[in-house]
Amino acid sequence: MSQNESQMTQERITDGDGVAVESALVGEDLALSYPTTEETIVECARLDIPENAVTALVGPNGSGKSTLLKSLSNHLEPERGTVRIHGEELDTFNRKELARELGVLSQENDSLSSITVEDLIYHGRYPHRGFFDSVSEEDHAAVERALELAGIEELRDAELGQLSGGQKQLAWIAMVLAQDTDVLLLDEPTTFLDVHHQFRVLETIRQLNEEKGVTVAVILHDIAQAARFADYLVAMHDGELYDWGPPEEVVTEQLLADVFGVEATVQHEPELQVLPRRALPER
Ligand SMILES: Nc1ncnc2c1ncn2[C@@H]1O[C@H](COP(=O)(O)OP(=O)(O)OP(=O)(O)O)[C@@H](O)[C@H]1O
Repeated sequence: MSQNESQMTQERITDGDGVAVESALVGEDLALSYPTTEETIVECARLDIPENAVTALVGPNGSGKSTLLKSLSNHLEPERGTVRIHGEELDTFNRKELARELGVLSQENDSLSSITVEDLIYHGRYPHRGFFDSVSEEDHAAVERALELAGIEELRDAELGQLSGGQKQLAWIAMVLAQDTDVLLLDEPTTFLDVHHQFRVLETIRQLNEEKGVTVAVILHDIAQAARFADYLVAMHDGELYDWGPPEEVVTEQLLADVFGVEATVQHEPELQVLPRRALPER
């Protein structure tokens, strides 16, 4: 296994260039499994999601990316180990407190169908409201901004059940954006989206990061896209963290062969590019 030589201490890590980076989220000594199965699916000694940066989780199907993200968002209680956000263990937060810290886009968000897009996005404001509070000016402004960022103003009155897969995805993304948190955990936000909307969502994520310092951990399927887009990559393989660090260090021809099973060329000039050529035989 090729582990990055990064030094990891309490809530701070040192990346490959020796630059100290604060971590917004830290997973330590994690073993993750689902209640329905005995098997440990992910084991990870240490995972850092650096503050004010965009980290992409990459890896083949079934490598454990979503499972790891679920543990970071408290949707899956670790069999062993801890997750901390800004130094505090996740299980010291109640649901509403955590929702003020963390916005989460999961893959399992298909249960609502008769709710309108606008009502769904207003739902994203619940962590900021008391039980008896009515909608505030701030709620209204956050919802309008989220509709605009996701580019779905014209869909505000549509019912979720009548939307295409991509339109639904944008509505859920808008809900998470309206939540207005400092940390976003996004499980495949570009799934179902055409290339225009993929770019738009990624540009919005980058804009939130640059303008508001939002910390993002995002699962992306396209390694070439992730390599260009993210500040850091977490590469998962068979339930383990294969490597972590800036894309220029993590993305190698060896990683593409070992982790993704493809023969590919990696170019560093004029910008990092991954050019896959063929699938390698199964090992
Ligand atoms: N709810 C669940 N109950 C039991 N096993 C699960 C559950 N969800 C996922 N798994 C198993 O955990 C393993 C890792 O799945 P996970 O969804 O974390 O992978 P992934 O890297 O996100 O994959 P993909 O890219 O296909 O979404 C798989 O073997 C999968 O079958």
